[in-house]
Amino acid sequence: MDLFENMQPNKLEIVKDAYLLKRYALANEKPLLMDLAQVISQAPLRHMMTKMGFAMSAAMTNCGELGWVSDRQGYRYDMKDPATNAAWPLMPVSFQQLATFAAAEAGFDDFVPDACLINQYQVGASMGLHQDKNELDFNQPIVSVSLGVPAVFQFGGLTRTDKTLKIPLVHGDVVVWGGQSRLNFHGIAPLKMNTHPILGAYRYNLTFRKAG
Ligand SMILES: O=C(O)CCC(=O)C(=O)O
Ligand SMILES: [Fe+2]
Repeated sequence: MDLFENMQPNKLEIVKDAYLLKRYALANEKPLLMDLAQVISQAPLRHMMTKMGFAMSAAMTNCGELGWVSDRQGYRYDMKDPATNAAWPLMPVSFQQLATFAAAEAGFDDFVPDACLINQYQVGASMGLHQDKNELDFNQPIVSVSLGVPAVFQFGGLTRTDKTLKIPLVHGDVVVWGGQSRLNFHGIAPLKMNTHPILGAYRYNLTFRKAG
């Protein structure tokens, strides 16, 4: 047995080029949660509509230069919040640093996100299997931060029907994927009822991307 095998028990390889960094966001938890509340107060969470006319089950908002939006026209990145017609809130330094450091920890150097999508899940809310492919440069990874109540992350392959790994995520966990797994299908199973001591009955997810 290799003596050094488990030197980094908090960094788990999911598949090639995809890593789970257990509790990675907790090192800077306080500023992160304060900044999250600040962003949400400037750009309130809302249930966006899909092209098909259904409201998404996660409530969403954004910060950073570009925000992910969906409406009856479809989905896209936009520099303005359609709810206020103002620019999205600036990406807080605590957010940007977390994303850059987590990406580097997973082997993706110099990641500078220009978009942070904030998803808020309540009990029963989910996100169906999808690929993140609205971004211009697939050489840039995705950094996904879980906060609040636990959830099950589904991580599949390059086709929708590939089997998915079920990965339990708790408060502070960070998933980073890029390289050969950048376009893998992924989703979130319906949220089970639970309470987090700080964030209450919700799960929040921050998805950092270099969109433009
Ligand atoms: O909530 C999550 O963990 C995943 C979110 C996601 O995949 C997305 O917003 O594209
Ligand atoms: Fe996604």
